Amino acid sequence: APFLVTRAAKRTENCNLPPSIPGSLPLLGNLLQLGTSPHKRFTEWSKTFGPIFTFRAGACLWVVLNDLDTMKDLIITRGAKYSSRNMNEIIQIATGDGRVFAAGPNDARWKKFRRVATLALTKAKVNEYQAIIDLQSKRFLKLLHDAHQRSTKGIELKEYFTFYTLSTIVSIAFGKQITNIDDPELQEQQFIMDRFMQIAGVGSQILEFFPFLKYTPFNQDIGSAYEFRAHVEASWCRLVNETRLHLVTGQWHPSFMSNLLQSPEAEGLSDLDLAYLGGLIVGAGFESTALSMEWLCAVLVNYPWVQERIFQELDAVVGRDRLPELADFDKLPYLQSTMHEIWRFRTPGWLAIPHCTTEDDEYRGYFIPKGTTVLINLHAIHMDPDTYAEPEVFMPERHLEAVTAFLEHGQHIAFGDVPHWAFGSGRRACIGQLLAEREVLTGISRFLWAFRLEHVNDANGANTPIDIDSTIFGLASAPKPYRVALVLRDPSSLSVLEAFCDTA
Ligand code: HEM
Repeated sequence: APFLVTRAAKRTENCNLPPSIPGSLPLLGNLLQLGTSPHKRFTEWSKTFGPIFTFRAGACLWVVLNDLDTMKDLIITRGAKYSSRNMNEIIQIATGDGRVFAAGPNDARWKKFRRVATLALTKAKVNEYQAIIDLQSKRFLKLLHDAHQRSTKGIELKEYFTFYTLSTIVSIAFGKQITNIDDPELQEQQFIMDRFMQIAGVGSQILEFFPFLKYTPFNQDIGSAYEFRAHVEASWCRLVNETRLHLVTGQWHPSFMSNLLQSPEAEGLSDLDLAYLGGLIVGAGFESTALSMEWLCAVLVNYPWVQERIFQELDAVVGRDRLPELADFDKLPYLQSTMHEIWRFRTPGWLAIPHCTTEDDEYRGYFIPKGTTVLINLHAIHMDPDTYAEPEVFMPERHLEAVTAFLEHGQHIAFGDVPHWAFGSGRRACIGQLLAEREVLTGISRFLWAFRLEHVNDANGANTPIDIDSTIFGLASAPKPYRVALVLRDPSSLSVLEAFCDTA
């Protein structure tokens, strides 16, 4: 892949590419200009160079899309040319040469894997998995309730959200029961994700940008990538076998894997294929969902009036005698608007996953060669004042009308009604959106039924502000670690909460 990209960059020397970012250095290209928040830098550049521009990262040529029109034209309308991936060699090895299909080229295998996985994540299937989400959200709430009783200096919510989303997704992917925050399976799957980040992170990018380094000691990571792959395959194949065993013994509940093992669509897939499909669901499904809730709570502390409106809606629809459940969600348009607003306001993947072109193309008079990496800058799209008035303000109300119409009709009437693009668009759009929405709605509605989020007071009694402007980059973007005070909203409903948690 790096050579493909190099060739693409070379072939373009006399072509009319989209405007180039000036200041490109020999070998390095524009890399040093990226800074620590590339999405913000791209958005700034788009104000000068227009919604589509070219950026050079070492030997790689990137085209960056920065508004709704270019995204719609290229990623959706011309999706046939713009929907491949060109991952570097280390990522290719670590992801089983395309078996982790989110990282694979748009070949026959990607098509088949994506289709099979999508069929196991439809609304009807997510309804089957709701029992798992319900149970894990009770366990999550119980842990929070215990932490709330113990805490005097506020609580860091991160580990609770990680428990909730990771245990839910492992249970949904492979039907595995996880009752405890110290469960070794959680640690194992978390280890896999952390190790993947180390292997696929900056070091591997350097090799892509500077292919000549492949022939130097920089390339030692290839060995680690193979080691990682062997570990991952053993781990995920074990989970496939466990699901199969549960099916044989009759002790199973509906899961992504139990659906695949019984689906005629999945015929012809090997156990290794199935293992990678289940593993991808775990890997793609947990961190971004946990981060969405972490961001949401951080923001809600700073926006108490939004919390207040959510409380009013919850109390009117659900009351104080029971916790929210699936049948309530469609009657909670303000809570749903708040969820969509966090995905616009603090998008977990500001640059989505890079796409790659599979044919030469011409667009608005510009030449875009085959093999070009195309980045979709969701930051520029979500912070565009023409689409979102006062984009730097967190304002769930802005989605209320469209969300209410969606709840009525079951679909968005117009393209412009889609509240945000955090799940991407076109042929590579996220296949887990329905599941992620369900997990967030279940977790957050129950959390906010029980607790109010407040600032932690410091020794002098002053509020400790929460920084919602800084981002920590990983595979997805995270808020800086923060603590919040949890206050029981209504002590007289404590018995309802405790009875609910006791059934976990
Ligand atoms: C808040 C949670 C989530 C967010 C923000 C998110 C976002 C995204 C984005 C931006 C993409 C790339 C789109 C593109 O290439 O243009 C993607 C791809 C993908 N997501 Fe998600 N996702 C989330 C949760 C999930 C969950 C829960 C699952 C699985 C159950 C999942 C499975 C996938 C897969 C398999 C792909 C690759 C699709 C492909 O390459 O064909 N995601 N997601």
